[in-house]
Amino acid sequence: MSSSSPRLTARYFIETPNDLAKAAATLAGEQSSGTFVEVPGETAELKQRFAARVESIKPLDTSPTPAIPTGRPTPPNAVYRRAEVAVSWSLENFGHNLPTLVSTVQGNLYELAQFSGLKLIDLDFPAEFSARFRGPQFGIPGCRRLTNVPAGRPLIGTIIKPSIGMSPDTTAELVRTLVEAGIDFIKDDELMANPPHSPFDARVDAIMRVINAHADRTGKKVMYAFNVSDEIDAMQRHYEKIVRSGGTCAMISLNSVGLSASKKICDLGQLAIHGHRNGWGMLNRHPLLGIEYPAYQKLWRLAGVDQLHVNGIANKFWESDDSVVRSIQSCLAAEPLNKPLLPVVSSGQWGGQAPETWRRTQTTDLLYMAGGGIMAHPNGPAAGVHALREWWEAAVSGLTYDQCLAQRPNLALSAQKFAK
Ligand SMILES: O=C(O)[C@H](O)COP(=O)(O)O
Ligand SMILES: [Mg+2]
Repeated sequence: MSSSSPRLTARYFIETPNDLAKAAATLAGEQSSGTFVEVPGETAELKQRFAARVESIKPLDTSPTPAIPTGRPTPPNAVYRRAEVAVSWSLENFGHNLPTLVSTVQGNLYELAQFSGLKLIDLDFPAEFSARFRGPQFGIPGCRRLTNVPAGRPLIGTIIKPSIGMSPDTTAELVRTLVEAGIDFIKDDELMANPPHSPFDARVDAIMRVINAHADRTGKKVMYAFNVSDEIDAMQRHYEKIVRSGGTCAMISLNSVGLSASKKICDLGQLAIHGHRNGWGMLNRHPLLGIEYPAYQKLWRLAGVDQLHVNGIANKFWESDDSVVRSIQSCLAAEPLNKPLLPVVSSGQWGGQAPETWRRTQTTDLLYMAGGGIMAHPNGPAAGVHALREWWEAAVSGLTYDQCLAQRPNLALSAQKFAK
């Protein structure tokens, strides 16, 4: 590589009490060859090759108060300036090292006192960088193939609820009800991994007995995402247990497990990987701190995750519908790697959100999941599965929410129970 090496570009939303150009230059310096003071080794030649470059600064609005604490007193009449800035780095700085790339674009810069707000909006990877990563091994076509779900409808899924507390046998009985009702996908909750009351291996044995028997009878193998999240050796053991038992999917709590350990599991390549983003609020909820989903999903796509959570329309959390729609579009976008992720729509879903989800995204390339929205259906979980399927059928036929209820009498019960 040389000074003409391809460059990675990151876009940030920043806020600073200082001059915008000066603040951006501090960010670029601190995250490449510079520090708080000039050091003798930072020669012109070294800088030319390794210094991060401020590519653009687009001034936005101002604020009289800082978005986040700066650790410095607020001067009288302070003005906090906001801007979108683009900064680029040569691939020479980090090679194909994903964690170090993250430390470069998402490391100490969040701690600089010069900023009263900083959010990573998006990343633009040069093809030379992405090409070193395999990315999703199964992706949307692979997940459809494994579950036998043709294009034209979403994969319908659920989360075992109660999340914790049930024995493997009780869980397997619930799985029996769900697979017999025609569900496509089931997963452990992120709170359920390998606790004493439901040891991982015993749970896999009990559940896969049901799923394999159903597959032998009907030809349909329901995808169960067993939560392998743990230390690396244990995750590998759990993974192998799923493979030996005929399972097709492993789930990882991405933010808890971390990028390299998650990639290690993705690299094994035999199971579809369900990426759960619990902890997302900590990374994104503040408008001027953290990371936006378009950048976040690219990192996990490079790591090799196949399915990634996006929240859901009219969800139980804080996130707006606009943000959910944008996340779905990010997963479905071609780049990087020309391998879209399967967006996992989950959080307070019960089917009634299907018409709006369809209207706003015009896609059925979704894993649409309801935990409470299936388990708590007034006629039981099997009826919950049927209702979800029917809501989606009606939504894709172009019916609005009200038309769905008027034309599909079966849907009334779920609306009575769950609509707010
Ligand atoms: O892990 C998840 O996706 C959540 O537990 C969703 O559960 P809910 O459908 O009951 O909101
Ligand atoms: Mg959960």
